[in-house]
Amino acid sequence: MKIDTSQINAIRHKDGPELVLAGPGSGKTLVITRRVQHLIDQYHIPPSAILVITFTKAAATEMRQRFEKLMGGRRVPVSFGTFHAVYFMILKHAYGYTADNIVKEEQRLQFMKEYIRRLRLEYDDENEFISSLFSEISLIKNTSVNLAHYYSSCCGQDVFRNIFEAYENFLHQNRFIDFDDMLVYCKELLVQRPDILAAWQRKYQYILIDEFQDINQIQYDIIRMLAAPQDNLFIVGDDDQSIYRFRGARPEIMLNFTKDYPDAGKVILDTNYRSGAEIVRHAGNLISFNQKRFEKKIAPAAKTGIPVVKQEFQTQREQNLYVIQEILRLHREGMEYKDMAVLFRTNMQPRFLMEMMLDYSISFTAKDRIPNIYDHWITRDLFAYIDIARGDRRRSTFLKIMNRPKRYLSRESLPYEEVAFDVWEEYYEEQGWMVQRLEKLQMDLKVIAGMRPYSAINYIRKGVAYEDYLREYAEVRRIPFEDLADVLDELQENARGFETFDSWFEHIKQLREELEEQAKSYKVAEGVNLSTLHSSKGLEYDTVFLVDVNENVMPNKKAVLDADLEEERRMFYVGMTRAKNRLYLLWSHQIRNKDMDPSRFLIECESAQTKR
Ligand SMILES: Nc1ncnc2c1ncn2[C@@H]1O[C@H](COP(=O)(O)OP(=O)(O)OP(=O)(O)O)[C@@H](O)[C@H]1O
Repeated sequence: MKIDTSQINAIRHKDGPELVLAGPGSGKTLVITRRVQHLIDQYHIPPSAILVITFTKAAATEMRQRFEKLMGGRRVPVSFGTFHAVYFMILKHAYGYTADNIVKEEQRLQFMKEYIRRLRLEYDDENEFISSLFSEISLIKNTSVNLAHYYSSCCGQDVFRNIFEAYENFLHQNRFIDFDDMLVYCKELLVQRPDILAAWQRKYQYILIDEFQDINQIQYDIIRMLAAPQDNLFIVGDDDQSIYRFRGARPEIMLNFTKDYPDAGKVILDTNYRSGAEIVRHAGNLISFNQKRFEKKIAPAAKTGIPVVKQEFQTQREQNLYVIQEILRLHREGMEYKDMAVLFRTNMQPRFLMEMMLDYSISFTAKDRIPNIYDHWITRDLFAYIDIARGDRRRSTFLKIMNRPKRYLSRESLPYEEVAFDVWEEYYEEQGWMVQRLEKLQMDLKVIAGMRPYSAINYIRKGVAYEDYLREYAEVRRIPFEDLADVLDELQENARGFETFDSWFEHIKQLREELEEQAKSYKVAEGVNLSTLHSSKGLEYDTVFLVDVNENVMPNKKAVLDADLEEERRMFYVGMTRAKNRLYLLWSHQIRNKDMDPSRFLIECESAQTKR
């Protein structure tokens, strides 16, 4: 491998702040590991004075391994760690914390579950609610937002404040800290104790940081303190790959680095050694549409490359079938499944393709937790209707749906564990209109029993008016009705191919077993990678399929502000640049019966934006 001039310049940097702007596949890991080697071998810096920070544990391990290989297996005491690991170490020395002081995920979850149950709040999916609460709590701690002025998107302001304070109490009482506290406490400590700060400044005289574009304000504040007064701060990152804004990442920090450090040197690594020429060209065109970025032109190391495949389909099913055929073809030609990836914008999207891949016996690895649609509360409601239509008479099943839509039926009207319609009607014999409602329900159930799954769902939506219930539900909670309708659409689409309920339920059972098996099996790492754009960061594959490249999906419909749209574009850019040789950009005219437009990104990657 011939190290290029920019890489050499970065590797040879000695003192003072330095910004290395690195494009995708441009050898960031190579530069960091070689610079550490250079500091030790050429500039005679003691290895223990060098600190390398990465964003994930996996990245730290990989970095250390690559470095040790470079040093010929020689173990040298350079420190490699994540921000959290380093900051926790500082706290450990100051306060005598041990690993037991770090609150475990199960402990947090259990506390939160019990606490919100006590508050008797209304939510449908407890896990989802808790996960939104935790991400908002984390955002507040990381950005030092004033709780009094914070508006939660998952519950009312007072309720949120109450939960936040209760969670903090729970931590304090148990002498626990969570991941966000590590940062907050570390900053407080270093501000209040100049002696401790000075000791750490003496210890780590050279600091290198990878993936700097994803740093948040508090992480940066601490690093600045630690690096002072020499400011031997070597930061490597790609502002175009910053995709964690929702977690508090601030790419502006990287963009403003040379303002904070006017003496900082700057190197741009602008050769992409990973991807073919056509992929690099398309990705470069796309990202040129972002306004807030360092201007840089990334060139491919390869002179040629396979053309990017851009294809449209009538329906999402046709698109997925095409992906499956291509995967099978490439596999027949000798490519391993693990060298291919299908990338999605959200973790809901892979479900449909996953089911189809099971039918074609293609093994796959899902990188993210993919919620099972058959566990969704709306699905459970629909299945309750179907179960009753098929003879289920349990009171608990009736209770689920009897007022969805509203029928004003009371729980007292069902005193027995088993439900009989004639007994039920007797309860209401004085109220003729209620009897009529029960008769209508009974008739609906008969109709459903005689239908195929696809039509049955349609009938429950429209004929039974379950959709009216969802509309009202959405209105009360001020959430978009479309998000709920999406679940119905997806379910209905899944039911399409099945003649009978038995065959559909059998398929669902198999799917569940298969997914559990997949989760356990060691072989999963050998399957086609199904991943969100977020989780694909830092990885590379021979072949990448970007599917559902439609407006409202990529970019996501929730991206309204310019800043959101730029983040969506960066996500797409990260996805495209994971591909070494083959890149497919696919979209369909219809997704779950809804007419869809192609994504603007398809046009943008055709030619670069001419600068105004
Ligand atoms: N000078 C070079 N000549 C040939 N190959 C190189 C050179 N520099 C780096 N590479 C190779 O290019 C590939 C990409 O490098 P690396 O994984 O470090 O990229 P990266 O900058 O971390 O990418 P990303 O930000 O997209 O995740 C690696 O396989 C690496 O060995």
